[in-house]
Amino acid sequence: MIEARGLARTFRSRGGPVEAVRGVDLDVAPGELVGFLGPNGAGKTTTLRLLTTLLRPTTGRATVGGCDLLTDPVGVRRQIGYVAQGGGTAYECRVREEIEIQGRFYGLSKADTVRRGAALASRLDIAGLEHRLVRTLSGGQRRRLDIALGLIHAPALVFLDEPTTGLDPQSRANLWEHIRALRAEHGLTVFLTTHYLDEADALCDRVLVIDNGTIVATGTPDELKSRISGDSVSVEVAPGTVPDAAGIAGRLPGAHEVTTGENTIRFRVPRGDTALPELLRALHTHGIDLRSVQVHRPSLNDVFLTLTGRTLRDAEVPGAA
Ligand SMILES: Nc1ncnc2c1ncn2[C@@H]1O[C@H](COP(=O)(O)OP(=O)(O)OP(=O)(O)O)[C@@H](O)[C@H]1O
Repeated sequence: MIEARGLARTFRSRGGPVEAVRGVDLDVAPGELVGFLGPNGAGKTTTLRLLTTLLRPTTGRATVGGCDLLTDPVGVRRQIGYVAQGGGTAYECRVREEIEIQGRFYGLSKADTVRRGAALASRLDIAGLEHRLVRTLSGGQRRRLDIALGLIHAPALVFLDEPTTGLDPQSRANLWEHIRALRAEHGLTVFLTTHYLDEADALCDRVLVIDNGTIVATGTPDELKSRISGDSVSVEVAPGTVPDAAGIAGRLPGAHEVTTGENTIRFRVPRGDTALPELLRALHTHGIDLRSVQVHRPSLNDVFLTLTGRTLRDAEVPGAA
């Protein structure tokens, strides 16, 4: 659905050129829900604006929905929906008017706009709000209206730029449900940017991590987490049994970094959830009394830290110590 090679964009500014995007390669398959994760200023919005034909790349090429970005930008626009950061609705407009304007903008007939608008409003839980002024909607309702507007022409692919920024946790979780349902029901391909780790983790099939205009990692959230360091397992056993238990832990497939304390053994394995049953069986067979066990799967923040030497939070505050 998206194939980009060497996509780059440099801006001229008073302080000199800014290389916002530096040679991005990416592939998105039809029906995928892909998250573009990175700190503020990483190049997420610029990449999105390149892929939606709102900006011309300085170098590189891409096809979106089979249409070339440079030679067939109109073809690209026909295939896509774009929901910008903060949306594009006018506060003093009524919801119905916004839907009508958007439908007209995409060349839909009035009847098609009404039919499609009603179906999307119902799907996105904003039915019955058609007569309301946009400014009277809650933050979550407004974001859902933004998404309905982005989908009015039934695109195969939708770009969502930070769809849940500014929403409270409950509204964010609710929006994730809607995005998942839209993908499940319509086979929609979704490409979204986020700097929320939990969002990428909970929502996306695959995550592309971008930093300083370059993609530094791609994979499913689980793949990224296990590729970096594996899960850490901490086991508490009866005093005196630590050496035997440490030996057993060290023989588990892929076990490494085994360390011991007075009653504890810590180690890493590629997958804690699959290593655990084998560990429990072996400890039982050797008559070792297990007191507690904890598995910690690294977060996407650990992944970002390993890849860049900074946490996402540090990266978001330029000059932070
Ligand atoms: N029109 C412009 N002129 C000059 N520099 C720009 C312009 N647009 C973006 N930049 C710079 O390019 C870099 C990437 O910006 P971009 O908006 O793509 O980042 P982002 O990852 O989307 O950040 P955020 O999460 O804050 O939206 C930043 O350093 C930004 O200041």
